Amino acid sequence: MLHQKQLAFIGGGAIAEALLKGLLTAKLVEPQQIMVCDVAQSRLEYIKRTYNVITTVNGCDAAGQADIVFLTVKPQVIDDVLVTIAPVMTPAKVVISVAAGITLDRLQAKLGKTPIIRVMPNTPVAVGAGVSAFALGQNARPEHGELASLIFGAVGKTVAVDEKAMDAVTGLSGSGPAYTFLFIEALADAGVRVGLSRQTALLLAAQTILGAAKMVVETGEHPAKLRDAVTSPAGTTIAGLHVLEQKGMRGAVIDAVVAATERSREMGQIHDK
Ligand SMILES: NC(=O)C1=CN([C@@H]2O[C@H](COP(=O)(O)OP(=O)(O)OC[C@H]3O[C@@H](n4cnc5c(N)ncnc54)[C@H](O)[C@@H]3O)[C@@H](O)[C@H]2O)C=CC1
Ligand SMILES: O=C(O)[C@@H]1CCC=N1
Repeated sequence: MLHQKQLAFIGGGAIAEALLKGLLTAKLVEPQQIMVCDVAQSRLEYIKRTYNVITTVNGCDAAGQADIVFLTVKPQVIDDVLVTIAPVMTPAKVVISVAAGITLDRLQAKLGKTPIIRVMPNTPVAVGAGVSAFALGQNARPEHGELASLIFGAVGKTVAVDEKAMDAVTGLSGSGPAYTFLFIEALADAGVRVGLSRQTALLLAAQTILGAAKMVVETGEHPAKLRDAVTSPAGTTIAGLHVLEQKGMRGAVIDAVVAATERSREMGQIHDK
């Protein structure tokens, strides 16, 4: 389906790199099918050197040559980018926006009849373990849903959602890798505190998170049941869990996701024109 299609990333930052790395590793596309546009020349040099893709500073050229245009700039500059690419957009192309908080209506207003897919991926797409939620715009057809499943399914799991769920998705899985990296870092620090080497502590921490997540995904069991199986009566685990509950870990995580969700909503509103 992507054979001979040209992909353009408008914005060559963190999420664009994660996506193109994942797509190249999955061999869904060849480097010559990808064009990355960025305003920062040094960033383009790095991307070209690392992935051998085509690069340009001209967003209009990139969008004009592409079949699939990824909007991978910050929400704060999305309106400028839409103005730049609008003249070269046609209904035969498709726009995939990953910008947090930016609604399909807002994108559609600038892009006319071009089909649009709004997606919220996360950075583990770089290693084929992402999760991406998507919603289709009013001009998108079922094949655009299939396209989203193909592209983002090549680099992780996908789920179709109502657009109104997108801010919540952003707060949970979009931002979620950062919370998890923080937890891994904290676990590793804890390991060092109780006498492990940094290297051993980090390996134990990361693999423990990976293994626990894999158990949830592969068994389909409720995490509480899996937790109970670790927690021996009067043992070590309940001693540790007791402290985490006392310190309000569950409440802190819920508050974090609520704050990120609200920030996503806010970013969508602040810049509405
Ligand atoms: N980083 C992440 O984990 C995720 C980010 N997103 C969304 O992806 C978008 C980009 O985020 P990041 O990659 O984290 O930001 P970033 O700051 O790493 O990348 C943005 C890039 O856009 C470039 N840029 C700025 N103005 C431009 C213009 N007019 N034309 C072309 N390039 C331009 C910047 O030089 C920069 O390299 C945001 O809208 C964010 O909400 C979505 C899901 C996850
Ligand atoms: O921090 C952000 O705004 C972006 C959106 C989701 C992950 N990173």
